[in-house]
Amino acid sequence: MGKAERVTYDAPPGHVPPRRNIRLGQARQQLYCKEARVPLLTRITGPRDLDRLSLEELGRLAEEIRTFLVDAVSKTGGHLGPNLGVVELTLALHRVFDSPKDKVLWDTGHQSYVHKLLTGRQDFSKLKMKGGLSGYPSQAESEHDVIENSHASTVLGWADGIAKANQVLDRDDHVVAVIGDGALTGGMAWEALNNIAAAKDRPLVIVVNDNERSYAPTIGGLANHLATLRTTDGYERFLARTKDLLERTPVVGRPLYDTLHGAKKGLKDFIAPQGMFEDLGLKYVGPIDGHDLEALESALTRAKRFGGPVIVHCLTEKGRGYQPALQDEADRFHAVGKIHPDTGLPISTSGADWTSVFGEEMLKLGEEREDVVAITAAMLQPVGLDKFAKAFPDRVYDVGIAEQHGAVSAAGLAHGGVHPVFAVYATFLNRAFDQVLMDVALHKCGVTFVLDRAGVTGTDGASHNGMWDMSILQVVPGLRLAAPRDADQVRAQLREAVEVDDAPTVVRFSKGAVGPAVPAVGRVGGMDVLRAPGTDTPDVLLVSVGALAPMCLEVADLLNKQGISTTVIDPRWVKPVDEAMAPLAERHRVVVTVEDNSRVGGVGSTVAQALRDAGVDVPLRDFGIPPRFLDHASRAEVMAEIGLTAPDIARQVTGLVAKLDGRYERSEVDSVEAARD
Ligand SMILES: Cc1ncc(C[n+]2csc(CCOP(=O)(O)OP(=O)(O)O)c2C)c(N)n1
Ligand SMILES: CC(=O)[C@@H](O)[C@H](O)COP(=O)(O)O
Ligand SMILES: [Mg+2]
Repeated sequence: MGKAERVTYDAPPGHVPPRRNIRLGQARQQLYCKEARVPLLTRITGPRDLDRLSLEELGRLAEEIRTFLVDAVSKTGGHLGPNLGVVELTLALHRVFDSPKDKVLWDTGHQSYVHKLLTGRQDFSKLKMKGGLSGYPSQAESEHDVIENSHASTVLGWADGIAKANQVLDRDDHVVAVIGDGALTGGMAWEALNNIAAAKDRPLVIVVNDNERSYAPTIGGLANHLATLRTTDGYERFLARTKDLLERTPVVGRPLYDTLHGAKKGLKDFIAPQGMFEDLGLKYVGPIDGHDLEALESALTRAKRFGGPVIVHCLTEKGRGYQPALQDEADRFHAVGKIHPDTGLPISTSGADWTSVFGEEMLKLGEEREDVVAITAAMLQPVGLDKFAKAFPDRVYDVGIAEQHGAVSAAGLAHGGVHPVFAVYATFLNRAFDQVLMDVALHKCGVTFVLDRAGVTGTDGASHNGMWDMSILQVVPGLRLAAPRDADQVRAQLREAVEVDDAPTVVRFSKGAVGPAVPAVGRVGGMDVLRAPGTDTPDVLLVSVGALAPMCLEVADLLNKQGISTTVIDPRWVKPVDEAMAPLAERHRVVVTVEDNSRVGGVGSTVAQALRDAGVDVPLRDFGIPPRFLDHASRAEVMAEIGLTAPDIARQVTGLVAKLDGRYERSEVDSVEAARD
């Protein structure tokens, strides 16, 4: 985007540009612009630039933004559908509220591209790429951004906390939290609502961005309630029509309108049952057409003035304005790769990916075993359960964005005599740790968790890397954890997992294309030998975890060239540590573990503990993800950044072996050691 042209106005004499054109419905004072006609969007360098736009210009700007989104995101990939659905909503929010003084908060944050465009960030050429814009809000990018975590259902908690801080510090700043209908199915949202509703005098605006979808149509009782609100002839529309009529009625009109406007809950319930929200003690405004700027600004302005917690229920359309998205029944282009902007068709199709290997094997399992059922947390297709769901619609449960409930419900299902397979992204299982520990494991329930997107995912930023599961799950008594190295092992280990009916089992694999088959050349205990050392006195035992097997074989080749003999094994089940590990380690001079998980508490430290417990004091070096949040970049760029590449590991192991031989330069080994944390 070119630099915004300086805009000059010859306004009518005495005209004062409004702080904010609150009532778009009023006759607007048309400003006279003399600048060359440049795209409106390039003239927006911050939210306050919106105040000077007429309703007609705002409409044009909305169109420009949609064109920009399709053009930019089709080149980079990203969350196209969600952002097309919040164009007018974001414009209205930034015209009514004064960010960054007022906090505009986004749940999950995948729908914040328009917010970024309006807050000085219009270079989307490197969206979600190293050095480019994050796909979510980022405090490092802008003072207008707050929540970065991209994990759903947390915005109301944040808003509750910030509103409390405003009250304690006597600030008159506003807090407005945007939460999707999907995110509203998360338990944390209701924990927050319970607290928010209790403070009648604490201003807080909640905008429900209701597009009736997570990826797929949103499920559950809440979705049904929102549908009731959507379909009832809105109280607001009733009042607007009545006001219009009564204002034209002489004498009694106005007083009657005022009575109606102050009508108690009874009238509202009669016209548009508010139910749940009002029963919670929350003022409810809506439903509002989320693409009608005037209606939005009117409702948001009233909500802003309310002086207590208020919900503005906005009806929006995911993928609005872009036919290919609107026609996408699966998820309205929730998250797309690179696509042809005209057709929406993918530019590149990847080969078989881990997810589809799991999905196909799950379908076969479903055919063979009637007791196998599936659970998803609002991500049926992304986790590969769509085929299973099509074949066995009564044996798949979409619990909404409710991973904790998913895990507890799985315990109940197992207790009830079936074997649930809960497929979920690794990072999203974090929030269900206690349920895995205290509901599934404590009660020895046979539940299988399939963790997709395990390890470094990269482009979705710090919170989406599946880098903690093999650490946090190590402490769960009885839990068995598998990290398949290729497609054959996904199939085999999934089958082994569902055979366990008295403990939780976990099968975790990476994002994207599945690597080449890595055959075993031998077996030690329950572990596969991937590379024999070629000598009886090998130097290095390299423990390769999961999808990193091809890279570990490359490390062995590089070490071999240094005259360092290496045994490469794949433990397959990394928890519990195989009993054959200690005796095998004892036959080597150094043990090296390599995992796509945090180094802290990961497989490496667990193997080290097993060796200590067995009295085997062979030195061990563990390679994994350092305990820090990783900025967004491609998986390969992140892996290189953290030294999880074959050359990096081989160089460090060579240094370690040289140290063992007493043939080392202190500086070289120190630099090696320092580089690891
Ligand atoms: C805890 C958690 N689980 C799952 C996801 C994956 N996810 C990202 S967006 C999304 C759907 C959100 O739906 P909604 O809140 O309605 O927002 P919309 O995309 O419709 O605007 C899901 C399930 C997530 N980000 N966080
Ligand atoms: C925002 C969110 O959590 C998901 O939409 C996520 O971005 C999808 O990730 P994948 O692209 O790996 O399916
Ligand atoms: Mg939604």
